[in-house]
Amino acid sequence: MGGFQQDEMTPEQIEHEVGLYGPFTEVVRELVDATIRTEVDDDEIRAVQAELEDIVARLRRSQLDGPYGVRFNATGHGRPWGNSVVGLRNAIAPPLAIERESTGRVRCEFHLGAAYEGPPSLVHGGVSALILDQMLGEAAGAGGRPGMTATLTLHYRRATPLGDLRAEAWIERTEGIKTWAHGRIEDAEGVTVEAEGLFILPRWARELAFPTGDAAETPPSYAE
Ligand SMILES: CCCCC/C=C\C/C=C\C/C=C\C/C=C\CCCC(=O)SCCNC(=O)CCNC(=O)[C@H](O)C(C)(C)COP(=O)(O)OP(=O)(O)OC[C@H]1O[C@@H](n2cnc3c(N)ncnc32)[C@H](O)[C@@H]1OP(=O)(O)O
Repeated sequence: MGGFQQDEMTPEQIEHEVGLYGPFTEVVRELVDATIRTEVDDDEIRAVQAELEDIVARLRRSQLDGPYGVRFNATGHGRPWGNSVVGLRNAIAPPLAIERESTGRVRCEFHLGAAYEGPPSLVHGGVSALILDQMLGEAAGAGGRPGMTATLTLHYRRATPLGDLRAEAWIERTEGIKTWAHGRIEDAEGVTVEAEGLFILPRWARELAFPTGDAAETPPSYAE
């Protein structure tokens, strides 16, 4: 599968790019929120639109042919910077800053603003699913049992308010190439959404990890 690319980025270069693209993308997130909530007059909207069209044209002068993918340097440091949940360079991503434990437990605190609304002042159910898919997948990866989502079941216990939230996920059990992970989103009052999912190491990754066709008792190492 394409999209996983190794490159020669040094830690210093990565730090430089984090310092450059992190604040840059944050302004675009602000733009999304401001676009939803602005009440300036019609002429101002048209003037800002014209400026934004110029800005888009400037950025398009030099760009990738396709999406960012996931890049790794020689030390195995992963950069999923286009990812829609955690991507440093993706203004659609909240983004989640996930703490990972090698036991396969992951957690994060995050804020969802106006861009993630479904019912009035509440988080869109698909956004909760997006976040939990990532969290459960991260748990599987952090525990050294990465996989693609094969099934994902959501239980929406209570409406999730926009605002400050937290999420956690963990590996429930594993069996060869299959990892079952569970997780939840909480607001200040407690759990709002629970999820369980099955993550399967896909055939192409199995062939790389187990070229001799041995049983998947030793999983590939996870690098982030
Ligand atoms: C990404 C993993 C690659 C590993 C790379 C290494 C390091 C990367 C690090 C870690 C990742 C870290 C963080 C990730 C964070 C977030 C995760 C986001 C995840 C996503 O957002 S991901 C997008 C949505 N996801 C898809 O787009 C999947 C599309 N789909 C497929 O890619 C295949 O469909 C797949 C892989 C699911 C199976 O493909 P396959 O070729 O391996 O299947 P195969 O036939 O060999 O079956 C083998 C055994 O799985 C059983 N089985 C198969 N499918 C099943 C199903 N759906 N339900 C229940 N059981 C199923 C069979 O019944 C058999 O079981 P048994 O052996 O017991 O009979």
